Amino acid sequence: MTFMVRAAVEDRGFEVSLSLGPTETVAVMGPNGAGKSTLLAVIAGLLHPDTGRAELDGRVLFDLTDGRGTWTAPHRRGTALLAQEPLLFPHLSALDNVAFGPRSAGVPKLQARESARRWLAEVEAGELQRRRPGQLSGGQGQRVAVARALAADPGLLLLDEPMAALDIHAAPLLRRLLKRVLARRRAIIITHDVLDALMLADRVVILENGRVSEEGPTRDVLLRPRSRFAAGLAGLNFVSGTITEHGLQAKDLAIYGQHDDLPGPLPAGQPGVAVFTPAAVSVFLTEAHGSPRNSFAVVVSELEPHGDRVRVRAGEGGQLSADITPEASADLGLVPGLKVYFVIKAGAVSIYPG
Ligand SMILES: Nc1ncnc2c1ncn2[C@@H]1O[C@H](COP(=O)(O)OP(=O)(O)OP(=O)(O)O)[C@@H](O)[C@H]1O
Repeated sequence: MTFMVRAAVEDRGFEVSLSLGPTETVAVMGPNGAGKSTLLAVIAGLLHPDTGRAELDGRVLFDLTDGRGTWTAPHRRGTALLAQEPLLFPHLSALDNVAFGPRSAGVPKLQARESARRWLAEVEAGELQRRRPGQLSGGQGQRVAVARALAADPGLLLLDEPMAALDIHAAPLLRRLLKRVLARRRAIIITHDVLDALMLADRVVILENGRVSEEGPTRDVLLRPRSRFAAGLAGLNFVSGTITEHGLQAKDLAIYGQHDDLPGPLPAGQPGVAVFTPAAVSVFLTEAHGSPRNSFAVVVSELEPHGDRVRVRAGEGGQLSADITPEASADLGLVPGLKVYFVIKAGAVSIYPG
């Protein structure tokens, strides 16, 4: 019982392979235009790739490598797509929207409605069964849409930013619901939200420029990012370069740090990354000396509130950040354009091959 897809869409520069275990949920994350929606469209059968093959629980979804060009129609794939908007039939009640899939598959009316009632109860929307979509809030509509997707008993659920159109009060309820629903199911969820990835996904796949740039268990990717994009998601500073005996050399920046998972010395000469949290960075107006520390001369590019701290962004494109107290920021007289020193203890910098 497996799912695998391998597909290329040439004019979108898209080439991705992915497989999922029977109850695995994978979060797909990446910048705009990375290919996340393209991936779902290819799997759902809404977009014909140029080459590739996909299989779900023994059924071939498409095979463009076998000379015959096997292609299974979207509604016969055993996949169900949940989009940002519920996309319910406006003239049908919530109950009939959910019963629609089983009805189309030939289930008798009473039986289809009975199962629809069960699914609506499962998503805590039992009391909404008589309402039309126009009488539902965004969050209620999404819950009905989840019930409709589940009623088709899909082998793979495809979720395209299901929380994106909801307000901040409705999103947590749907997230909790999805957590329960996805625990025993196979699903791919596109999200821009780290919280969704942490709560819902076993694994994260980062797409950049139509390719998988990084993948792994959610916590590992967020704690030990190997791509700048994943580091940004986790709110971590990220510098790439070449591993040296004591840390990392990145252009003219020598960074001292620790290699915290491999025993023995750092594998000098290999490409690597240095990662550290903005909370570990202190800001000074003069260069600091002393115990193993990193002291980088940088120019402040931006100051922004970050919880009860001030996030100081520095360097070109604000790629390094420090979180300091508002008092410290005021005492230092920080303003964009000011030259300062970012100081980080070597012990707070993780270096690893990347
Ligand atoms: N209908 C289309 N026709 C041609 N090219 C498209 C079409 N839709 C998207 N693309 C291109 O395919 C690439 C991948 O886009 P895709 O929509 O899959 O990215 P995405 O990761 O879902 O982005 P977003 O986060 O903005 O939704 C981009 O270069 C995009 O410009």
